[in-house]
Amino acid sequence: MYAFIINYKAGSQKASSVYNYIKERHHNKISQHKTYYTQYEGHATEITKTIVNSGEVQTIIIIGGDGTVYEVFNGLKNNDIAIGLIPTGSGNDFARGCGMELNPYKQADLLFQQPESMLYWLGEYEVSGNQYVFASSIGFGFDGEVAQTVDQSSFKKWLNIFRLKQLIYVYGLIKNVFTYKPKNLSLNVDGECIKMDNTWLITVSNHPYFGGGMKIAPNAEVNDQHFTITTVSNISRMKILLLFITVFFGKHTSLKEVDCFNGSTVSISSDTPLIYQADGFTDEVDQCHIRKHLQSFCILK
Ligand SMILES: Nc1ncnc2c1ncn2[C@@H]1O[C@H](COP(=O)(O)OP(=O)(O)OP(=O)(O)O)[C@@H](O)[C@H]1O
Repeated sequence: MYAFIINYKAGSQKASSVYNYIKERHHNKISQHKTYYTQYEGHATEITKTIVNSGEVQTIIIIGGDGTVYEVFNGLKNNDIAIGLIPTGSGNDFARGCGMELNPYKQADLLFQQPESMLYWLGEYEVSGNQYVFASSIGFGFDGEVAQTVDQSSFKKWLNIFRLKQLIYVYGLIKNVFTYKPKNLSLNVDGECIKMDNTWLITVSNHPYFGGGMKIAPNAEVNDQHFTITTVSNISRMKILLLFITVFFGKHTSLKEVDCFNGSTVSISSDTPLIYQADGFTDEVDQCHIRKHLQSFCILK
């Protein structure tokens, strides 16, 4: 049986319309299904746990953005329920990273007419003794501060309404670029300690995209072995703006201040609280341990 988890507040606000479209066009494929609407932050995690406990559902179809995907995976833990996504968020980086169709109506047709499956490996991270997973990326420093600005911004809703959703990240970037204080951090990758002074960002990626289509880790590939880690340090404020223009094409990696490498276990520690984002969810840490999630998930696209 299918279960739909629908976030009608996500970015493009098309979730309800897409769900109605599916009920009309593909009713024969979903004759038996359950529907859950998310009502508040964290609700998709609770819904997913209920679905898992019921033991009745083989496939969860998410209609929402990256935040909803993050919440669902954090409720799924080690389960073999397949996940389908119809991207209706502002950023939709998980859908991009999996090579999905970004038009939600076309994606709905593909999912119910000719679904393809792929295996996907999440990242696992631990903060203050609690374990979580992320689907796309976890980022520390500037990345986290921009995501926090985006999350808290009242502009987001308006830019979504006027279909200018990409601009919200540009707004977050410009707002933080003149105020961000570069951090002195300790990074440990697969047992090797790296002292990182004047650091702007450290991003650990499962696929190339973050921030709504920016190719932060252009060579990252979905795999069970390693993450792609991108660091930016000792860079001027003007050059960071240049970086965020070139990052859309993945050309920022040629800048000498940018480093890109692979690793499977990553620890980050900071003397001062550090803002991070995991699939857009933001919080503060002083220490974080990250490793590849061993179980693969079946993604339908
Ligand atoms: N009914 C609701 N009212 C308010 N917030 C909600 C509701 N349902 C879910 N949420 C919250 O909305 C947040 C944003 O959802 P989501 O990330 O799917 O959309 P988005 O931010 O537009 O997309 P993206 O992350 O791809 O940019 C989630 O963190 C979720 O907790």
